[in-house]
Amino acid sequence: MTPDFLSAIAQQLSKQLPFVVYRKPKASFISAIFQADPKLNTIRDFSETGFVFAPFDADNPSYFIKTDTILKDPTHYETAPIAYKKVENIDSEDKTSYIKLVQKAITETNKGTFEKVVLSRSIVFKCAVKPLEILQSLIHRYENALCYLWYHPKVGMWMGATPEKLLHAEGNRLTTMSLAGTQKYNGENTPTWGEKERKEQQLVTEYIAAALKEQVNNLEISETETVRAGNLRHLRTKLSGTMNHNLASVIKVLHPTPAVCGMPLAATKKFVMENEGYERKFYTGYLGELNFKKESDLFVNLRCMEFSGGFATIYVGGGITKDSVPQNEWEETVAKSRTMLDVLLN
Ligand SMILES: C=C(O[C@H]1C=CC=C(C(=O)O)[C@@H]1O)C(=O)O
Repeated sequence: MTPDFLSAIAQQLSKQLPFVVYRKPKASFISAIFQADPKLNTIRDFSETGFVFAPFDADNPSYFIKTDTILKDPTHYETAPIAYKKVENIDSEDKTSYIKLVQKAITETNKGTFEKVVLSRSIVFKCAVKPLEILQSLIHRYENALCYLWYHPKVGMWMGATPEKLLHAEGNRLTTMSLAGTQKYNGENTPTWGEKERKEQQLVTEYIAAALKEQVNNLEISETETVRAGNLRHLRTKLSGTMNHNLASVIKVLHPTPAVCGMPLAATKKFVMENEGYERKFYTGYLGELNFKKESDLFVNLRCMEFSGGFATIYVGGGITKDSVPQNEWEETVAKSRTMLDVLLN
């Protein structure tokens, strides 16, 4: 980021005014959106223009930052990433309680309460690094992700590098994706996927296809492919079509999908909220550009963290089915936490 761009953001932050800085996947520029006043704007019907920030729980308000000033800065991939010290937080208490939670979910899947549920946990670290420095490292490291830093004085500060798109809408053309199934990236060109991962991703695809049935014409479903997200790989299927309803109606059926909540929705949302033992807030919500010249580009808020009072809270989760092995599910969340941890200084 150029010095002028950085100092404009630093100034906005010092005035405690809302802003977002982000780089879309593979984009050659970084955008910054500044709101001129400290107002907390709530989405009413998705006809608003701004950068939306929505929570996991769709019953809670979604916010947007008004586009009073938009700045663009070329992405300098040559920017040196910050030197980092690996942070170890393999807390055995976290592990015991997460494994218990996964076992409880497997029991429910065996009883038929639900087919798949996405469970998660949060990890808290002391963090003295400046958020803008971390963002530069994220941008440098995760070319395929939406990398962002979001701030509102009345809500807080969040950062992430997410590989998952909620939707792209241009005019009435809609594209979305089913992203699920995880394995560590080890440099092999042809990964092999287990039955559990294939099934859990297929379930997300089927759910989205059924949800969009009433919303779009000419639904097209792509072949399923493996995509890389930093140190991980996922299975991805793209879905597209022509919207015959408005954006609000499409978002309503697409958030949350079983990539972040479960199937069926009501039972799994209840299970998540009653059993995870913490509030997800904006993790597994969504964020992005809403109605920028008839175009909306929204992403699911994964591989993210929240900054508060010198601490960073990282949020990670994974899909649980009857074929889940608790120890593997724990390890998957550890692997997912590396996306953020690898850029965090001690
Ligand atoms: C819930 C998360 O990931 C989702 C997206 C891709 C793969 C996932 C999985 O394999 O479980 C999750 O559905 C997370 O990163 O916290």
